Amino acid sequence: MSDSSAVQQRIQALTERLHHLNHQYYQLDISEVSDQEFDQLLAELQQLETEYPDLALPNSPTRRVGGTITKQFPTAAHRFPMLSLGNTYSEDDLREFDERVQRGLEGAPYSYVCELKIDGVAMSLRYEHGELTQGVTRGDGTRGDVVTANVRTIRTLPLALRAGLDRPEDFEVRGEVFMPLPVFDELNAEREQNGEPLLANPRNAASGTLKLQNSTLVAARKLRFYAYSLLTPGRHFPSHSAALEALTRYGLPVSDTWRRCANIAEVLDFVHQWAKQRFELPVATDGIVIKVDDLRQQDQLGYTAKSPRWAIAYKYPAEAARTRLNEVIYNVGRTGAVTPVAMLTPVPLAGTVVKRATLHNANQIELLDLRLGDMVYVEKGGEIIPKITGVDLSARSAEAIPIEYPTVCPACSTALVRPEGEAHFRCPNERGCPPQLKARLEHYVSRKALNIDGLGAETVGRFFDLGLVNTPADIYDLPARRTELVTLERMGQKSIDNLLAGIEASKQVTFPRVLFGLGIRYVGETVAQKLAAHYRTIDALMAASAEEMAAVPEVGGVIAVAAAHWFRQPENIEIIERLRQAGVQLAVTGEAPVPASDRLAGLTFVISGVFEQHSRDELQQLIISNGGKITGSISKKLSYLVAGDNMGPAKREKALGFKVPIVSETELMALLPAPVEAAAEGPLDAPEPVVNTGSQGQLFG
Ligand SMILES: NC(=O)c1ccc[n+]([C@@H]2O[C@H](COP(=O)([O-])OP(=O)(O)OC[C@H]3O[C@@H](n4cnc5c(N)ncnc54)[C@H](O)[C@@H]3O)[C@@H](O)[C@H]2O)c1
Ligand SMILES: [Zn+2]
Repeated sequence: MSDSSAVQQRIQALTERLHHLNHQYYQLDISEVSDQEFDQLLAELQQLETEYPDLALPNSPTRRVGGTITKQFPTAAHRFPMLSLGNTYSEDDLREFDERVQRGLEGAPYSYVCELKIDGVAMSLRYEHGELTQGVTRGDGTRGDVVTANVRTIRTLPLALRAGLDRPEDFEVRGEVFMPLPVFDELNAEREQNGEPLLANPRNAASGTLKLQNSTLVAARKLRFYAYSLLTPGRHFPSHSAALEALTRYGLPVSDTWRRCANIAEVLDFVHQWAKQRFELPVATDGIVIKVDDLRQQDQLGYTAKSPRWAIAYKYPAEAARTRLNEVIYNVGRTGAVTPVAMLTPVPLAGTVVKRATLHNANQIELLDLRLGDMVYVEKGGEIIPKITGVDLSARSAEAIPIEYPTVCPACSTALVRPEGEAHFRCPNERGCPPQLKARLEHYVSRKALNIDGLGAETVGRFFDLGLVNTPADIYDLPARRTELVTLERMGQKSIDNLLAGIEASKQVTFPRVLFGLGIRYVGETVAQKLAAHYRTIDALMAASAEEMAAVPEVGGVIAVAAAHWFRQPENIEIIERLRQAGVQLAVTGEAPVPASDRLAGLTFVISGVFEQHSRDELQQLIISNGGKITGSISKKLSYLVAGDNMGPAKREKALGFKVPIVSETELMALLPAPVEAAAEGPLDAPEPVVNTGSQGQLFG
């Protein structure tokens, strides 16, 4: 490229594309392209800017970290900027990095520390006098989102540290917040069951989780943390390795996979060793981070605008394979969502044989312009479910058949619908579509719902195929049909006894699990618990309007509309009546919780914004336990608007318009009876804080 206006255009195009991808990635947790493709675009831009420094744009993505703050949390400035890392996919580049280090240190001896690069979200933690006081995301590198309440839910993270002779009084720990693979798999399985879109990879899942406003939900997601650096204003340690050892002594979780390497040859050995072994870890990794060990030498080498000169990330190329797309089949899920699945000629990839790949939804087929018979690239990078990332167009035959997305349900031929704003087509035939009915039965008997012994997904599926059961209510008619069951193949007396005992026992399963088991769209375990706790009986729940339900903590408008609609369908009302006849639990048993006081009886509250001392959930609980009510919208009947930081101006105006008093968190607390527990906890500055040993020094020990 010699013509400078062509170069200028390319720089412009790359800059815009990279800004867009950064926005998608950091703000929306969406990866439109693989990391490797992103890094190639960035490297191309870097190269052009080096050759034509005059043409570089002032806000180039090569010069600053890609993220920003989210505007949903209070923000805090970083004491030490949180930078990115230079990265490479080539071993030659690692040798060049080593040569640059050698030159920079002018012949002095040096060594490295190698660490696994865990694919999660960077986090800065502040410990003062041994206590965790703040957690801040990287944000734009200068300021980040304060997500302390969410970080505090990470169970292996000590809230108070072991006393240590050399422990600084005020220091910062940096590390990676991540979602372990088993947790990620479980979360996606649950989302699939609830008819929600799947999360692409554990990094996106961790990042999305940290952005949740409700830390109770964050706690349920079981995030983890590994520390990889310790920063103090003064120089506390001679080397990075000494700092890692100190972190371990203080009780912080440090992955014990790091090694000191005497030279670049040992670094390359480490890189090779983990190329395959990393797949055995219960955590997603995308490379190795190599750091000069001596901290004085780090200072000597310094920083570029975006990253340290004393460190580099080696990234493993995403494992990809090329194979043929033979067929696309369409699965119909419990909620009617139609998911295309690509059937491939089996091909080995990253330790397994891949035969199918997800196509997520219709958009993706269009985006890739897929044809049957195409040679496609399949990747299994951070993603657990393999996905098709591209088409080898040079290998496309003239006969390749364009994929026509079905317009009717592959199972029941009902015309598909695609609700606005949704990625999935849906079969609306809730009552008659066989795979939906079958999946609802499987859901009803599943472990987290009614957990019926002797009636697993397979058996209930078989019963469905035989016409023995159609809805959950039919399960309770099975005992009366014992003679019929005996005639079935593979159904001995013993397994029938077992089955009938399981059905009987399921009548003791608590109401929240029954509610979850009904398989109402969006009503997952947590929502079912909240609804059951709030309404206590199915009759009260069925009588509630969508608007009322939406005001229950954690039940948003979308969920409420779906649930209210479900309870209005005659066939569902009939199912519930039959379950009631059978003796299934349709109410919370035991006493209603005793309110802490009735101070707030007759008052209604709207809570909005971010709070300092309590999570929003805690405030809701406090109000409810003192007799108050939470509602969703501001009207002239509202008693108080409880306002935190970052509350939208529209809410404030509306409240002012209706003359609804606006109170702060502190003012709300003043309305409540004084807490009694503070005195019982003993002096606040107890000499030896509680030690949380976590599982430091071990991967998932
Ligand atoms: N696919 C896309 O659309 C897209 C878009 C934007 C960014 N990205 C990816 O994100 C990268 C940029 O992200 P980045 O700036 O966070 O850089 P990076 O992910 O390449 O490296 C820096 C990060 O590594 C993490 N890390 C993990 N283990 C570490 C350890 N032991 N020591 C130090 N850091 C460790 C930290 O979170 C740190 O912030 C790009 O190179 C690209 O791969 C992808
Ligand atoms: Zn159908």
